[in-house]
Amino acid sequence: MSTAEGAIDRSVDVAVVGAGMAGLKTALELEARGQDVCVLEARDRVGGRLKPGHIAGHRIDKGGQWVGPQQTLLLAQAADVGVESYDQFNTGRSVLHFNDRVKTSRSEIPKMPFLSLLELQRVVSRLDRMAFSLPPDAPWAGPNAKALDSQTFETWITQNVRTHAAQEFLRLVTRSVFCCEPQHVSLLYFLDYVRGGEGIDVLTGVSGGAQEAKFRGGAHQITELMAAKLKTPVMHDAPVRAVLQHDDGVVVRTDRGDVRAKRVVMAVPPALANQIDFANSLPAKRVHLMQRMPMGTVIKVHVAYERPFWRDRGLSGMAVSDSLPCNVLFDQSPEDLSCGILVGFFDADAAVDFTSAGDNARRDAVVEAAKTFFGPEAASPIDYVDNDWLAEEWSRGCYVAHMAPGVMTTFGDALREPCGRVHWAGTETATKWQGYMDGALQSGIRAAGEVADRL
Ligand SMILES: Cc1cc2nc3c(=O)[nH]c(=O)nc-3n(C[C@H](O)[C@H](O)[C@H](O)COP(=O)(O)OP(=O)(O)OC[C@H]3O[C@@H](n4cnc5c(N)ncnc54)[C@H](O)[C@@H]3O)c2cc1C
Repeated sequence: MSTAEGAIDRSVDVAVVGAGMAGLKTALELEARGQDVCVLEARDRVGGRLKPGHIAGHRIDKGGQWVGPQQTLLLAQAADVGVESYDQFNTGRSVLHFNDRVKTSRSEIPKMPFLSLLELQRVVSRLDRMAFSLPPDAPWAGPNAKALDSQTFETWITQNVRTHAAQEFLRLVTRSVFCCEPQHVSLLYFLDYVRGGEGIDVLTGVSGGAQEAKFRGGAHQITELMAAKLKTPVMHDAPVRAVLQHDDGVVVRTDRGDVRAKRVVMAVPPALANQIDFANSLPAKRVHLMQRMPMGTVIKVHVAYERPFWRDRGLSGMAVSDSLPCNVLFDQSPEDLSCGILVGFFDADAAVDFTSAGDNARRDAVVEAAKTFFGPEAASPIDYVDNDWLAEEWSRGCYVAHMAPGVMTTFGDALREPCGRVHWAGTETATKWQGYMDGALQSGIRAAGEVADRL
């Protein structure tokens, strides 16, 4: 029987909701401990925020793709299922489109006025120091937590950064790392994310940073191969609608039937968990936390050309803009260079503007950005593909949830706290590399251990 057909009527030790990297890791860890597990997935595929796609006959990742050398859980998981990583192409000059002018730079930090560059380096060191002083497991409990959580990152930028270029660069960092505007995110949440990602340079960097490498054949394969290792196949097309807790177990109600379990792990983003009926069994604090963790907004785009023509001009293909709606591009060309591919994003408010603009408007805006960065040769792509994560029913945005001021200090301690027989996983619950695949794996390992201790 296909795992996407037939009624579900099962009794297991643990039900896992969500077959993203976090849910699959939870299930594998529990199976390794001898538990009977059932993974319930709303989509007709595994992977969640990891998704396969094609452009010009080449496989691509429409969701998460990069891995940095610090992300040791992810590197180990990929090695375990036999998926190799290889370096992101990063040879040549990067492009900065700033104040309507295009400049190129040898370093990954874009060329900007000398005073701005000096200030940016000073401000980045200061933000890193503030981030690394936070308690990793409980940022809401640090000595300055309330003060840090009572302002947005935008407020901090305007009060602490003087030069226009440094201000704009920090806004760009927020958009490309959180997929939200700096006025949407609490300073404390921003700092905790920077701590989890080992500093701003690591988070935003290619060589030595979070974008250093990608996976041959795509990151989505890792989840497909993890799912294939499960003793019990994932139940697809089984959106969970309700979780009912009883004295001796839980009933997890899906569109295809019920699973009875001793415990359930919710490996879904908080905003998606908030759509599930818990029959009033969750503490009010948990419910209010889920109401206050919106997803970021992003549309990932790929555009293909006959050749990676930018390389001929000594350009790496990496480009950023302070004003174009598609504000970041990277070289995504296949290793055999049989064509040239650029990957990029509409993120934060630009993604909101373009979610209803239609495919053609998005394509035109991406080609316009590529022309601005790399010249007229970019006007004639051979293929274009995008993925609007705002419109995905079972993600409702990406890459990750964020918190506005006040949320972390008032509700943050409910993030990982089990609620009776209900446990929480998912990258948002990680204490390191939250928002990333590595964080999803960490959360799965933690949740499995937590459940195993209580069975
Ligand atoms: C465009 C984009 C680029 C990214 N880039 C990177 C990157 O380069 N590097 C990196 O490390 N990370 C990146 N990420 C983030 C990374 O993909 C995520 O952190 C990670 O995949 C999250 O895994 P997860 O298991 O926590 O959540 P998810 O992948 O969201 O898994 C949750 C699962 O639960 C399912 N679900 C939801 N509701 C229900 C329900 N009611 N019933 C049943 N199932 C349900 C969903 O369908 C989904 O499969 C990116 C993400 C996106 C979208």
